[in-house]
Amino acid sequence: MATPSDQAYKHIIPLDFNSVKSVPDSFVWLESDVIPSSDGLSIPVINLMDPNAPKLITQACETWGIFHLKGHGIPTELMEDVESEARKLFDLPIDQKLKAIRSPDGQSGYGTAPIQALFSTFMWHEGFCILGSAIDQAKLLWLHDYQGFCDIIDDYQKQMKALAEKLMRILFKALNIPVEEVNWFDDPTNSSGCSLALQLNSYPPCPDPTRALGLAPHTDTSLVTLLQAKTSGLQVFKDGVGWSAVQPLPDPDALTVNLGDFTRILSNGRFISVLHRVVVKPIQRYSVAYFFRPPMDFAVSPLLSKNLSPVQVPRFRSVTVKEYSDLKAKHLDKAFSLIEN
Ligand SMILES: O=C(O)CCC(=O)C(=O)O
Ligand SMILES: [Fe+2]
Repeated sequence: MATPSDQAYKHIIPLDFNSVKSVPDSFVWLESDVIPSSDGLSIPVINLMDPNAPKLITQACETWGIFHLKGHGIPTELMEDVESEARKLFDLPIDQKLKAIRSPDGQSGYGTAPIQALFSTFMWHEGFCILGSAIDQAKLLWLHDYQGFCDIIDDYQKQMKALAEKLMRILFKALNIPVEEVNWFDDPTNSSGCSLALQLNSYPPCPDPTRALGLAPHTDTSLVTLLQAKTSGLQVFKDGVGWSAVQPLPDPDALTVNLGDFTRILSNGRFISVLHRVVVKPIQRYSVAYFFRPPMDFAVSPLLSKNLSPVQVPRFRSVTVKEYSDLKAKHLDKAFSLIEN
């Protein structure tokens, strides 16, 4: 078994950001990797209580692949609690965080971003990934005092799952896919095995933000990602515009919703899986990303194949969630070209 001193952990153990006064060479990116090409874009702001929300969400998914969401019913207090738990976790001394380091072949625990393995330059980021229950990892971090963390994470995951299903129902309807073909919806115990993940992200204060990058460009390996972040840093790429900053809304309950690759495949390319990256600041930034994905053995294909009309040509071949996730872990943005017809 690998131990944290092995070479295998080189891309997994984050820097002890408290210990550096300047950006180390191995963390230096090009200015074009960081600076946006245009001023902040105004992505759509949608209130889920609005009777027009389904139409607005469908349009936003066709033109942007990302939008701000209000009126979703997740209690503001729960959102604040999750952020404060994230802060508590990342504030721990590095030696304590390393007790829950994720293993080179695993996903859950403390470490660099999963996409770090595909880049030789390091990102100014530390993360903590939770798959299902947080208890095993939390016990490693806080020997006794872990229950509060786990309860908040559990509650948040449950509410995020229900919200993600609500949004996906709207998109399935827009695509004319009968929801009965999606038998892993409405399963409170998740016995059908949706591969859900909660990723806590920390971008420590950076002494030279124009040379460092928080998260390299990527699309999410999800159907939909629900993101909460109070401060700016997220940038999205839009054809014809380039990279633009997404400004968070001032509302304490606002979430940012972005579509992932599985929705692009399902919609036969009609909905956008938005390319995004994160830049850093002289101040600390946190974000919490909830990734909603089908079960690993679920076959994703354009309109689940049987709903394609005779004139519709499938742009992608059918792939299981597991097969696509493996392709993505190896090839990142080139994964699409490997499943394109
Ligand atoms: O921190 C953010 O704003 C985005 C995080 C993100 O893209 C991710 O976790 O996949
Ligand atoms: Fe992302």
